Amino acid sequence: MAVPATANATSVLTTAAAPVASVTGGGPFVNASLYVGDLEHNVNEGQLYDLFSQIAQVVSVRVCRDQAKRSSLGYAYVNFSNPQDGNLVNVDFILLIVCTFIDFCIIRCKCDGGSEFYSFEWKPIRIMFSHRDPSIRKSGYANVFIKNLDTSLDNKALHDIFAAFGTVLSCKVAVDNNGQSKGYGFVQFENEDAAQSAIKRLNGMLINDKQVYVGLFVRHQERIRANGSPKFTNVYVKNLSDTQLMRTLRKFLALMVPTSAVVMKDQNGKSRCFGFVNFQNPDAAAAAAEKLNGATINNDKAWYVGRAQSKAERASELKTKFEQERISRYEKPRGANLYLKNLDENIKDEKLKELFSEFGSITSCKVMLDHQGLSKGSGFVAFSTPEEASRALIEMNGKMIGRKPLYVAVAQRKEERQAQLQAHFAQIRATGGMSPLPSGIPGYHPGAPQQLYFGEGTPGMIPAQHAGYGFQHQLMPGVRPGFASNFIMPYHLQRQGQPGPRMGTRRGGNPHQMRRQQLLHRNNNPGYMGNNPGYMGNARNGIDSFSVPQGLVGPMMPLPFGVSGNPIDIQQPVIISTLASALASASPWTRNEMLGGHLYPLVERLQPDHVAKVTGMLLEMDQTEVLHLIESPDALKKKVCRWIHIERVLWTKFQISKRVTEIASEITNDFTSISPPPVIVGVATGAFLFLADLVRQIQLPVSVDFIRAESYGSGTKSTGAPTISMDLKLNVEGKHVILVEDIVDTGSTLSSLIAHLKFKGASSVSVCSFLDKPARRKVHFELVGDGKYYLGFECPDHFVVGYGMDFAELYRNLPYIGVLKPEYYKQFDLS
Ligand SMILES: O=P(O)(O)OC[C@H]1O[C@H](OP(=O)(O)OP(=O)(O)O)[C@H](O)[C@@H]1O
Ligand SMILES: Nc1nc2[nH]cnc2c(=O)[nH]1
Repeated sequence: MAVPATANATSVLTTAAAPVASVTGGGPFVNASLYVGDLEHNVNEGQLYDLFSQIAQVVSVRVCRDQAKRSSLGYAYVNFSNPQDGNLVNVDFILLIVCTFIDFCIIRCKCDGGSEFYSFEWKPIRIMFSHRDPSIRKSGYANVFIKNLDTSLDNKALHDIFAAFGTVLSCKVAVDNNGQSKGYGFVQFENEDAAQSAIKRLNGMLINDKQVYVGLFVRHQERIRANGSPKFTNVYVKNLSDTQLMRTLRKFLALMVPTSAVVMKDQNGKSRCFGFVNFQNPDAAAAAAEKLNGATINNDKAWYVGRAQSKAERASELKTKFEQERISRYEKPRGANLYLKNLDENIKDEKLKELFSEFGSITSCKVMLDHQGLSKGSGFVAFSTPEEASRALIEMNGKMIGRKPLYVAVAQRKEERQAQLQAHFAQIRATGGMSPLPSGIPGYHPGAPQQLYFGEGTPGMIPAQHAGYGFQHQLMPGVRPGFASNFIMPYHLQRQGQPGPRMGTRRGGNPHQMRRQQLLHRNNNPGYMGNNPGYMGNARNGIDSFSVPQGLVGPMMPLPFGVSGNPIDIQQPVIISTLASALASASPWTRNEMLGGHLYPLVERLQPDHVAKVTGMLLEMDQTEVLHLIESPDALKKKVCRWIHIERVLWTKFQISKRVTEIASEITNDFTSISPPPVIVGVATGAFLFLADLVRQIQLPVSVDFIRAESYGSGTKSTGAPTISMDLKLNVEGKHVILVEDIVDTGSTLSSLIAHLKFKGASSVSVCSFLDKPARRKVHFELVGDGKYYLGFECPDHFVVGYGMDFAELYRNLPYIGVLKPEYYKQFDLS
């Protein structure tokens, strides 16, 4: 059966309707998170926010980054407003749209040289619903591989074809650096049945006259395993002692007749103890590996003899092996693996085993070491059952081992932990309050005091404290005994007896909080920037909470108490260098919390209605930028105001940039053989950004000038016939003019300007406007001579700002184009 690319999609769809509804898995869809992969490494949170905000309200975006270098790992999570908050009634539907459309949209910003020169190219990204368990994404579950694809088929076409068999979680045609299809692709379904049915129906079919192979995706390693070891002729030999030079090597390999053999040496000619032996035929190479691998000579270290691999191959194999080991560490029976921290450096594997063996049968036990073989102070102990692990956790958590109190938690995979915490945090941001930690987080006990805030982020959740065996807080800097803090809510939200939002508890607090209050009043030891209302800026004490960041303080923060234990001048601004160094010693999660704690009350002063959302957005910025905002009220004010005035973004800077590139190339093509080259006339002020972006991409020797015509003043309504308040510097007589505008609205500005240029003798007048709002056209304009009309986008009937366009001279510098909230221009409305 031939399956032509577009027609086939429809015919397949009719035979097996795409189960759109199944996206929700049959029930209400509560996971409002997307996984976004295959991102270029310079794509950042802001760009993703811009992109996804076009679809629905984004609560947070997190680009996953390398912990040390902070470079992007090429994937991110985008959290949308939860349907339960009432903002989005039908999030699953919206996400379906995102998955279907944005999957085929493209983000790649490529640096072409100097950092200021960016051009934007387009490349597909991978989008799917975020799975709690990221291994689903990686495991190849319900993942179909398609080979011999016609190279004209793109992601969308592939999606259309395969969506007929079930919900497609992700779909991708492999492309080379130039965006050309490599002729194969992958489709990951929601379930195996869909994958099997696609394979059954499509394998061997013709798509665009090419017979495709469609089969279950098999990982590279498994393929190798299934096909047996690959043939090889080059053998790698390791563990050659200094004395075993060429001669010995040749002697041992003589039987197999190598064509060449080499022992690698350093600059001084000293053996590096490994070498390569090449054979003419693969059988001899295999025989050499089989015979000599593990051989020992003169009681030296056993030789390793095996297939020589390229560096990349080896690296990839090691990576896979490491990843598998890592996964298997966590795939011990759920809850049976414990994570340990704050381990005394002198404790080694054996000692650890001894310490924990009384609680059950230990299946593995490891102290993590650095590259010098020294303890990193952390480790894992796995038991054969979760019950044993739980016993050990209760007994050992907080116990003094050597010189330090031990920290014990149920181990969690990093991705799982991050995804859960992130979703939780996003929820808090979205609702502006506290939400319970998701159930299922190991060690979390609803209702029990949580103390996440005080530990550094760990691969496990900190368990609730067992009475009598609690973590020995008095031993930890900055931690008070006897209570645990709410880990996430900026402190002032937990304060008592004052106006403003309060989360989670009634006035007076729950018994736990009251007890905490009492403890705080009694104890004024230095070391805890506690929740003593007397010291916090609030409505009652008249202290300006804006100048006194009141967020929670991280584990190592020096606290605003004098040596006597009395509070020091609390008007003192936050000491950024101190905060910065506390951040440096914190985990990413704690870091976010610390910054959030400081930022939240500051943002609240500026934007009480959207405090959670705005704080969340700010927290996605680079840490240094966030620190700058905490330190500088002016900068924060500017930043916050920039965001809150915009109702929604219509075109992101990527979309703008892409369109500008397209228009510039149209103009280049149209004017290449026209003489003299055109004069590009920007209509000041609005066109300044568009003009600057455009001319830099026009590949012709153009001249540039400006003209100004004013009709809007500081309002949103045209005041009628525009006046030319600044004329051209250049003489345009006999020249081809391209008038560059940011927006055509009623058309009166353009029609006046065209008439003016015609009067000045331009031989042609073209118009290049980034936006056109046809719904508001009042005055018709005509181009001059062979003039052409170039347009970026048609604009809906809203007053828009950004990318050069202003309201009362503000917002021109927004990199995107958005709709200004009416309340920000209402009072100026001249109508
Ligand atoms: O089609 P119209 O109804 O005439 O409106 C379009 C004009 O309005 C804006 O300019 P504005 O007068 O606001 O000045 P600006 O360029 O300084 O922003 C815009 O830059 C256009 O020039
Ligand atoms: N900033 C701005 N200027 C305009 N001039 C005409 N229409 C508009 C608009 O929508 N926004």
